[in-house]
Amino acid sequence: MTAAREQPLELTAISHNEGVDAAVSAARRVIASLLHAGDGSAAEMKEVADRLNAVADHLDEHAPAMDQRMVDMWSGEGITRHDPVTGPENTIAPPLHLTGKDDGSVEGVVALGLPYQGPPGHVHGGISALLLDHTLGVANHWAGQSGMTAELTLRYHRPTPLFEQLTVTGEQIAVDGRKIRTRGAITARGEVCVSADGLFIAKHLPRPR
Ligand SMILES: CCCCCCCCCC(=O)SCCNC(=O)CCNC(=O)[C@H](O)C(C)(C)COP(=O)(O)OP(=O)(O)OC[C@H]1O[C@@H](n2cnc3c(N)ncnc32)[C@H](O)[C@@H]1OP(=O)(O)O
Repeated sequence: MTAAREQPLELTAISHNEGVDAAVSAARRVIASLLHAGDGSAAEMKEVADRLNAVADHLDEHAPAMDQRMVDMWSGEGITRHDPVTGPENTIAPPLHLTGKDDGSVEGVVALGLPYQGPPGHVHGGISALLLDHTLGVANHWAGQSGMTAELTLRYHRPTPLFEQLTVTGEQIAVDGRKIRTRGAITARGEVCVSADGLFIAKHLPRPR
């Protein structure tokens, strides 16, 4: 499909490198560092666990109540601050940063490290599915008609490498009533590693209020 847009548009929240975003960046480092650490000594790891639990206790003590957090997180920029693929507030997000292109598609570039490993040196297939499900969803948003994933068909063409630049794309193909067809791919070094075809159904769950 084509869309009369002239400039690529940011479709995901930008990390502010301060406040919670900076804390999340630090937490991502902790996750990667723990994976690199090996067993270490029991004493060291006990101390690390105690310190991390103290941080979590501090955050929990000062956080608003969960129902208030649910309301707050769906206001303003909505999902883009906290989703598990692009969100700068979400430690498990790589994060992928997506922009809308003038041909109506969306695209982002990301390199994935050890926390996302499946086969040796390569990305876990479920992580690829996560990236593509979300990217197809954002492509629908960019195209103007979005919905919930009803079917996601993945083809794993070749192993997806860790530590290399991956390009993740999504494009809405067709809308037929409430049925939305969308496709996308993850490529590395110009070769398709994973391709996806999605069926989305136009439906939106109510936001907490
Ligand atoms: C900037 C923001 C970006 C946000 C990006 C976020 C992306 C993330 C996307 C997700 O991960 S969404 C979460 C994962 N998906 C779900 O949890 C969906 C769970 N399933 C449902 O809620 C419902 O089953 C669904 C909304 C998919 C459909 O239920 P409905 O009751 O609304 O639809 P209905 O049963 O009336 O069916 C409507 C049509 O769709 C068809 N259909 C429904 N589900 C289908 C299915 N699974 N496969 C094939 N066709 C399906 C159905 O046959 C029918 O076709 P016809 O109109 O021709 O009769």
